[in-house]
Amino acid sequence: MSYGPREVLKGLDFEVRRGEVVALLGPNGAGKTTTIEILEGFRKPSDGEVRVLGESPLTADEAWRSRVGVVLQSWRDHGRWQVRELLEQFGSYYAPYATPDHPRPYDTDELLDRVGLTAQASAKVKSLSGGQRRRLDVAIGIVGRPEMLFLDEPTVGFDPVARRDFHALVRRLSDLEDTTILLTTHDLNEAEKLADRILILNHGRIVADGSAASLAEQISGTTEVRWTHHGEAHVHTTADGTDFVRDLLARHPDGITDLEVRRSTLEDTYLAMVARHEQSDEPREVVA
Ligand SMILES: Nc1ncnc2c1ncn2[C@@H]1O[C@H](COP(=O)(O)OP(=O)(O)OP(=O)(O)O)[C@@H](O)[C@H]1O
Repeated sequence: MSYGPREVLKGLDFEVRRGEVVALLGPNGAGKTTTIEILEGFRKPSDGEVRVLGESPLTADEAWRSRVGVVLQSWRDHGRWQVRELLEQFGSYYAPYATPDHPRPYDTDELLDRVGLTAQASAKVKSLSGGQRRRLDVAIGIVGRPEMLFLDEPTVGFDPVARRDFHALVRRLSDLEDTTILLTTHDLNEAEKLADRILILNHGRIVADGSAASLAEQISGTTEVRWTHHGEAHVHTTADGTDFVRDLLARHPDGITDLEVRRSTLEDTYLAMVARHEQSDEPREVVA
């Protein structure tokens, strides 16, 4: 994908399986939104092939669109509508595409409850707080009970309770409704909690692809062990924390204190990956 002469996505190639929750991570400007917009059919790629639910998003019809849910990074309109009214209006567009095994749209009361907007059902959209507005964006994204859901930074502005509720909602959509979900986020904890698989994008290339645990093992591959012995603090980084601790305890039978074993987090992995690929713009081996 190029914007004018500038190539912003370079040889991007990935597949997402049905029911998978995939988090697209990467620094500002890495190309996450561009990727999502191409998959949604809102942006025409300069080259290459894209299939979503078996069809090209650019030429797919409304029946295809009824199976896809979208939460954009931001939008600003519909301020005078009431929350319930707006959801019912959007929901009505999906009704013609309902089937006996896939009723659409979502029941409005159930949806309001799921996104935590029951108390705001009669409020005007313009009177909602930023976080409530974002919840409404999520509700609009899922009102048609999509099979494929795109979420671009869905939890920006969420308070901790809203965030926890949103995570439960995503798990529910994935586990109970088999919804395939592709989301972008800058919250690495969120990615670690939600995603079956993580794609890290940097300068328009995929630089890592795998579960949070497998990426942590393969990229940093380290466990940090801290302890105190005779009042002196020590720290050691090792590939195998269990073996190291076993030896450590055997070597110091008189006892060590303050033992702490910390495995690499997704944040360590992410920072290591991005730093590694920050040096050059050339393609490198993808860690998978
Ligand atoms: N409409 C546009 N015209 C020209 N360049 C654009 C356009 N949209 C995005 N870009 C450029 O493409 C690159 C990728 O942008 P994109 O918005 O996809 O990144 P992102 O990973 O989603 O970033 P963020 O985390 O900040 O949302 C950036 O360098 C950006 O400046």
